[in-house]
Amino acid sequence: MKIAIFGAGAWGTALASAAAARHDVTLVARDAQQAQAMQSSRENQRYLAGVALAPQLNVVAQSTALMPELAGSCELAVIATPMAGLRQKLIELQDCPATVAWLCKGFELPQQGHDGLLGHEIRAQVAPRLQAGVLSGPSFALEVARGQPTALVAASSERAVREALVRAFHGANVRVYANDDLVGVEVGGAVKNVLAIATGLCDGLGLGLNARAALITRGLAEMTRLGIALGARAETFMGLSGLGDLVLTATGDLSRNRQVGLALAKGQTLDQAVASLGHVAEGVNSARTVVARALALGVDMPIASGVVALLDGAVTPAQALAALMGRGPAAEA
Ligand SMILES: NC(=O)C1=CN([C@@H]2O[C@H](COP(=O)(O)OP(=O)(O)OC[C@H]3O[C@@H](n4cnc5c(N)ncnc54)[C@H](O)[C@@H]3O)[C@@H](O)[C@H]2O)C=CC1
Ligand SMILES: O=C(CO)COP(=O)(O)O
Repeated sequence: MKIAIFGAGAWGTALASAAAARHDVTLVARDAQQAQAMQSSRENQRYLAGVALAPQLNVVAQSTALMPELAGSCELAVIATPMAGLRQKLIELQDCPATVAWLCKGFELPQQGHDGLLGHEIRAQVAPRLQAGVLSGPSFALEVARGQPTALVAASSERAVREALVRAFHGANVRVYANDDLVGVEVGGAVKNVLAIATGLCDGLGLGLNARAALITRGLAEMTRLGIALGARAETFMGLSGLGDLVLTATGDLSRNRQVGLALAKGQTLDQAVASLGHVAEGVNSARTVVARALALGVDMPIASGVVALLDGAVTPAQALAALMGRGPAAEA
């Protein structure tokens, strides 16, 4: 299968390298110098240091001349940029005959006139003719690049898209499950990042394991409520892209979103916390939209709202905690 992957960050690189043993894979880097360095050193020193790239993987620099040729000749085009780059890539690929999938997890920053959108909503706006979907689930790039066992979810309303993603990435170390609930899979991937910031903060403040378990479980309830209001199925949130990715990201120290929470607990500013990562932390960009969209739908999300107040500098970590714990008793729903 001929696959083009656009975006040579940690996740695009890991997935491209994992698939290159079985498929003809081209990884397209935005930065020409980075592409050249990766092609010669066989490593992505900037985003995935210490892991050797599969010898078969071809790394090229993005160019306007290359785009139509690649998009026209591959069977599967994968967008591996952060959410901030998804709209532009979908516009560039809008007439692509291949199946298109994105890997990003989050809501786009609000655009003029509307709150931020999920990937499938952006696709409906700018590339409605594409056969498209998302690949999500609990998957730290480093572990996938090292060949450690991982399970993913290929989500699309179109069966052909789900099947193409399974064919492309299901292999010895990666299992890919299919799911037709694209909305649910995308909501899970976006909201778990916001909840991982909350859990990092909770652990950084030393609040204990009881508190962490409560945050994860009540966070899952928030995620599920928002998802159902947006048209998702409740059971999707008990799967890999919901509970699975929430547990991974909230508790795994490889998570950049969790690291933001840990850094805020140490007293770093948000700017310091984000700058020291060197990678994207989608929860920082998505949190306000998660809460704005929940509010518009009448969905209560106290944990996500606490994260927003904290990121906005409106409250200290101690005040955010006091606000959560100070609420009255409620039924578990
Ligand atoms: N790293 C991971 O373990 C996983 C990441 N993801 C998701 O995949 C997406 C990408 O994440 P990573 O590869 O980890 O990010 P990263 O921070 O490692 O790399 C980001 C890459 O995107 C490029 N980029 C940044 N802004 C861009 C823009 N506006 N337009 C085009 N390209 C841009 C950068 O040059 C870089 O190559 C995120 O949405 C993330 O949530 C999903 C699963 C696992
Ligand atoms: O999505 C991820 C794992 O599934 C990666 O999470 P972070 O972006 O928090 O590192």
